[in-house]
Amino acid sequence: MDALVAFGVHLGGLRGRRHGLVRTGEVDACDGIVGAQRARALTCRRRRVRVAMSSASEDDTRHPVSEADEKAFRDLSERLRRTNVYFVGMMGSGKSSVGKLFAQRLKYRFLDTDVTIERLTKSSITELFANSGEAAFRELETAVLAEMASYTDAVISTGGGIVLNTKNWSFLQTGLVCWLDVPVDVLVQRLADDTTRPLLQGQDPAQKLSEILAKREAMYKNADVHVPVTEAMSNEAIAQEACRLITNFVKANPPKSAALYPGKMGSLDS
Ligand SMILES: Nc1ncnc2c1ncn2[C@@H]1O[C@H](COP(=O)(O)OP(=O)(O)O)[C@@H](O)[C@H]1O
Ligand SMILES: O=C(O)C1=C[C@@H](OP(=O)(O)O)[C@@H](O)[C@H](O)C1
Repeated sequence: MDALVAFGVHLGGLRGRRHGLVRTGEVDACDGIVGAQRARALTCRRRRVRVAMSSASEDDTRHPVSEADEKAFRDLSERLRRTNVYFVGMMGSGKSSVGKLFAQRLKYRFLDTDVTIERLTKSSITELFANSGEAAFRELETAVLAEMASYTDAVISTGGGIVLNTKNWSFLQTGLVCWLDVPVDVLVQRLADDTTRPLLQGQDPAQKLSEILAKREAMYKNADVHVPVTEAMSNEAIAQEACRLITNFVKANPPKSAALYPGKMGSLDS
């Protein structure tokens, strides 16, 4: 069975309406039923996303941290006032590796859209692209991001293509968006033996990555914070630099306290 259908992405009234199954004359009679079914399906889908998100945030690796770093992250955490941090950038830019470390230092939970999608659908991104197509993957990516945006105190690593859909920005902009900007030649080195990024398979990776970046760069530039990454930088150094630049941004643009909106957290769990 199609992984996305199994997951229930197309459940409820959405597909029926799109394909005209609920016609105008029938709306009065059955809109309440369709609406209730759709609401139940969406609630069910949200629960499943949350379950996948909680397993995606497991990470037992502990990295040593200097006193100065600890202080810098504590300061940032206070300034962020529970606002989420989203990492965006090209495939291989280090969103997952750096994001995990950054979350640990900040004492935030770590969430990863790709990992959550894989857990939800019980299939790899490669299988999803092959069996359901990129459009279906993007639909699911948006649903997962929407759920993540309803959390606070989270560092969220996104898939490289998340910036493509304008709707995704309405979720990204609820937090602080940080672009890990890595030169294409470094991405090529990092992804030389990678088989998990379907958009790169069977292509000249350097050419493909350049084409993708040309299409997305303007979107990445919409990020609040731009972190230029060089080949020599370790993940620790990138996390430190991101912390410094995000702190500067937050000093100039203090966020409202997420704690003012307690309803944002855990509404489905309670
Ligand atoms: N600072 C770094 N230096 C060298 N290799 C890195 C660095 N950050 C990430 N990598 C490697 O690049 C690959 C992609 O990293 P990943 O964190 O999965 O990127 P993304 O989530 O942006 O796709 C992985 O093999 C990872 O080990
Ligand atoms: O750039 C993209 O369109 C994609 C990037 C991937 O995530 P990473 O950026 O983590 O590799 C993954 O979401 C999918 O293969 C599509």
